[in-house]
Amino acid sequence: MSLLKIKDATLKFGGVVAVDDLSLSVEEGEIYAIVGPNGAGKSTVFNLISRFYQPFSGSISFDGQNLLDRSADQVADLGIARTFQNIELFDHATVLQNLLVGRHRHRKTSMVEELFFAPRVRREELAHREAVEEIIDFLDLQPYRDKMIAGLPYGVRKVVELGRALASGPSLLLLDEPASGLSVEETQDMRWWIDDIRKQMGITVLMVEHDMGLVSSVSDRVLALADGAKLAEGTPAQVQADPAVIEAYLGAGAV
Ligand SMILES: Nc1ncnc2c1ncn2[C@@H]1O[C@H](COP(=O)(O)OP(=O)(O)OP(=O)(O)O)[C@@H](O)[C@H]1O
Repeated sequence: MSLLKIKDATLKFGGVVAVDDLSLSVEEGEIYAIVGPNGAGKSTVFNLISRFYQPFSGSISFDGQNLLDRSADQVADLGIARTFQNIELFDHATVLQNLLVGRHRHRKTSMVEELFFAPRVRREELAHREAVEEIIDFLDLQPYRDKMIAGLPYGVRKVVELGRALASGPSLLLLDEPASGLSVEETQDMRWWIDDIRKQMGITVLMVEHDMGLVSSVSDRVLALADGAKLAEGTPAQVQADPAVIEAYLGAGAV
C-alpha cells in the first residue's frame, strides 16, 4: 500500500519552477531515494511534504489522509519525522535531552499534572526514558549520552539527529542527505542503520542523497529529478543506466 502519495505537484519561486508537475508514491516498508543535480528540487519536495511550503497545484496524501489540510506540527503528529541538511539540534543540551525533545508528540500529561508531578507524569517520564535509551543503544550513542551537542564531532551529531527523528516514533522517516559530510566508515555505519531502521523498526524511509554508493546499496527504488521534474524512476541499477540520467549528471554528449 502507498504510504505517501504526491500527485501532479507544482511549486514555483518567481520564475523558477522548483517542482514541476511531479508525481511519486512511496510504498509502506520501502526505502525510496531521490537523487538529482544541485537545484533539481529535492529539498523542495521534502519541504512540501513537511508542509513548510504549499504547492501551487497538486495533492499530497499520507496514509490515506490529505496532508495539505495539515500544518507542519500536525504532520509530525501524523508520524512523519525528518532530519535536515544542516543539523538542527539544541547545542547546549545533552544527547539524552535532545532525544527526549524528540518524544514531544507523545506527551499526554497536562501542565497542571506536571507541576504537581502526578504519578501519571512519573509513569510517562519513565516510558519516554525507556524509548530514548533503546534508541541510544540502537545507534551506539552510549559513550555520548550525557555529553553536550556543541562539543561532539560532526559525524556523531548527525547520528544524534537521526536519533531525535526516531525518538518521535515515526512511520515515515525523511532523511535529507544522511551521508553528507561523513567519512567512508561513518557512511557505512549510516547504511547499516538505515537498513535496520526499516528491518527492525518497520519504518518507511524516504531520503535525498548525493552519495550514489549509499543510494544503490540501501534503496529499493530511486527517483531521479532534474529541473523539478521526474527524469527516471526504478531500481538503482535501472536509474543509473538511464541515458537521460547520465546526460543530466554528465552533460549532453555523455551518452
Ligand atoms: N525559498 C526559495 N526561494 C527561492 N528559490 C528557491 C527557494 N527554495 C528553492 N529555490 C529554488 O528552487 C530550485 C530547487 O531548489 P532545491 O533546494 O529544492 O534543490 P535541491 O535539488 O535540493 O538542491 P541541492 O542538491 O543543492 O540541495 C532551485 O533553483 C532553487 O534556487
